[in-house]
Amino acid sequence: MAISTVSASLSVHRFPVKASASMGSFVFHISKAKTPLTLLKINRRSFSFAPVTNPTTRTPYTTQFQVRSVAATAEAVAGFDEMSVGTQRKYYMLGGKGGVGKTSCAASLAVKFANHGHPTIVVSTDPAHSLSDSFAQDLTGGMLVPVDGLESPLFALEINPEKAREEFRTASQKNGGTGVKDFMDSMGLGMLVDQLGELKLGELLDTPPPGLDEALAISKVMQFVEAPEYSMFTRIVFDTAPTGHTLRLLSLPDFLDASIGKILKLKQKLASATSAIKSVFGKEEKQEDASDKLEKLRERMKKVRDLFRDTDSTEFVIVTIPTVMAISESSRLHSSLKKESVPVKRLIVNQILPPSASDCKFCAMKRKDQNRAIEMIGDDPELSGLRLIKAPLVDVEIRGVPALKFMADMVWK
Ligand SMILES: Nc1ncnc2c1ncn2[C@@H]1O[C@H](COP(=O)(O)OP(=O)(O)OP(=O)(O)O)[C@@H](O)[C@H]1O
Repeated sequence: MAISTVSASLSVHRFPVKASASMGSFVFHISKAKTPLTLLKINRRSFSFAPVTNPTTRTPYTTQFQVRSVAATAEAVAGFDEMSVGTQRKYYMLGGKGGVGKTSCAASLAVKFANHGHPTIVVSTDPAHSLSDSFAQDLTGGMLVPVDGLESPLFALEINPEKAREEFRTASQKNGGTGVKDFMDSMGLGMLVDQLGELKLGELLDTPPPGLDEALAISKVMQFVEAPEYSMFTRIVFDTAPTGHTLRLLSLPDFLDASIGKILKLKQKLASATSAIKSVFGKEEKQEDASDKLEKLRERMKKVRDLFRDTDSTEFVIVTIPTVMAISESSRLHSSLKKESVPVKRLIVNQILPPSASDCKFCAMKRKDQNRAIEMIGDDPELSGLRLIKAPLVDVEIRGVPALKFMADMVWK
């Protein structure tokens, strides 16, 4: 797909400068040329520029220039058509190491889906939200907010995982949690209290395990989008929290299963003890049992994990950058996702330095370093089978809908 190095001449005079021009998927770096050059037309085999006229003499500049290719800014391998086909609802989760560009990739994918006629929701469950920054619009508040600047419907939602956890904690305390311990304690059932203590039931409800925040946030989104009034949305894009959270989130149902298994065994003992006490003191105890609360929680977590595993409707896209550390982490992430049966097909390598005709020493070193990291992907058994999407480092901040559209056209082809 990449055009190899080509040369051409054009009427230009004096002032050798460096310039670059872009159109479609290609960025051309022009050396020994005048600027500005207007790129008129380009396809795989040909290109043309409008010569720039000398403003004083009104004659075209003349000189030779060279157009060096540039490998497509992103090779046309993302398979966006496949991602976009059909009106059955699909979920895309974008995840990876912190700071690699998950939000920018998620936001640009959502923009592209919307522009291709899919009513879309883009959701952030990362506690350090950056969707608002990415769209340059206030999207906070935990509600669906329409994104300005698009013709088709695109809504954004920033869920605050800490708030979700707080809601859960309050509910669990009301409905049992440490309340169960207090209740049993007050009834003099020390033995059972000790057993409960050993199970760390109270702690589990008071200090939820890592990953729970995000899982609760995703579960909240699922409840949201399953409501009939949101059935029109055919694409849901998640900007997820960095790797560690995602992995812990996926292991939560097993963790809860283990806790709940033990707790259920105690539940019967608790129930008979409670009814014995009720019959003595005539006291009504209508509190929802903590184990019921945990059961419900486990159900919700299971639903989230099932969604992650559903090959028909879900895909997890790994985002990385061309550094050995980031690629190694992506490899481990893919390995863990595979173990959890999460479907992964695509790997985005973001922030690749675009080729340049005249590298400074720093850029040349950096490019060499990046190439070494990119080569690792081909040799990595976890990553080599994925569709590789290369996205260039651009020289402006990707912020606002026009910039996201630009990024979408480079990445999602
Ligand atoms: N291809 C790119 N070219 C230039 N800048 C980029 C590119 N991709 C991302 N950025 C910039 O890098 C910064 C981090 O990007 P982004 O917020 O998308 O990463 P993230 O992985 O979501 O971060 P976090 O883990 O902190 O949520 C932003 O300032 C963004 O504009």
